[in-house]
Amino acid sequence: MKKIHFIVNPIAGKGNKHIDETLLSSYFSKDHYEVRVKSTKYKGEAVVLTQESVSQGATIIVACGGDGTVNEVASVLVNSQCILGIVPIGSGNGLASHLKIPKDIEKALLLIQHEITTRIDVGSCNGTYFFSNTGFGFDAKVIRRYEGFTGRTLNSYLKACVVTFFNNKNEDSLVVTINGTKKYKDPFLIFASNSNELGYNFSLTPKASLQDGLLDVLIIPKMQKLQLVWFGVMLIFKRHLGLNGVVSYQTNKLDIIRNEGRYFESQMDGEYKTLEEIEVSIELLKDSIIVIN
Ligand SMILES: Nc1ncnc2c1ncn2[C@@H]1O[C@H](COP(=O)(O)OP(=O)(O)OP(=O)(O)O)[C@@H](O)[C@H]1O
Repeated sequence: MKKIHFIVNPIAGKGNKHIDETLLSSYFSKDHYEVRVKSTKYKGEAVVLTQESVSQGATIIVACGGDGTVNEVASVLVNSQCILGIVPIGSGNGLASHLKIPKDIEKALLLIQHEITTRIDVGSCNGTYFFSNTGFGFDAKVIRRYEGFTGRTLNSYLKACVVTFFNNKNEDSLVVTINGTKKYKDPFLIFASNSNELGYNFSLTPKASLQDGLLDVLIIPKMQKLQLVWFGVMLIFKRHLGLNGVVSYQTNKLDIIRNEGRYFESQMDGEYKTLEEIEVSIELLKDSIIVIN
């Protein structure tokens, strides 16, 4: 008997998707599967519920939500034999989109039923795992604002981008050194990505792959607002990497040292975090989690 547990975030996306035992019974029969559904009641609870499921002997744990829920569930499964499934019912669903997991719940469940697995790389930022991307600067400020809005929709995200862009004052000047050599004062964005999807079909790092053992790094130094608007336009046409001043490369390790400034504002898989450490070490852990796709 296979134990398959579903960790459902009831507020992911528009909060209107229902995944319960009745729906699941038509995909996972009682003869072959022991199915359990656990719903999260607060931010971070998916970690606790996944740890519990692992100790209960689940061999497949399915994250039902967006990138935040996937991050919480997957973080527990790194370097284990337990398989990660995803039912993308979030707003952006960047990782699921890169893995070509359908947004349609029934199609995603059929995929899990077929259980074709692959190993993917995992990012680590000072020991905290990320699966899609992490960023410092503008994207973190956007997420901070977005998390303050009520709806988790594309409209709220775009509104957060625009408002942050026009209010992007550096109250606390930040100077960073990257890999011990290159120094940036108030960089607009430092972005390290495992996946090529930011969510909503946007991509800052279109060449990124979940299986190449590499992080795709994008650095946008401090620029004039007009140059940044031009960057935004070029991003829509996927031509942003060639712009003057924009630095992009692939690596398996990135070190950022804070020379000035009180903390780093960061986002990891779309969740806002402040990092008070002076040094941030971002690494890529090759093939460290098994996922159904
Ligand atoms: N019951 C709950 N109440 C409030 N927050 C919750 C609850 N359950 C989970 N969360 C938190 O909701 C946040 C958003 O979840 P998630 O990222 O899965 O959805 P999303 O934001 O709609 O999707 P995406 O990140 O793909 O845009 C996560 O930080 C998660 O920890």
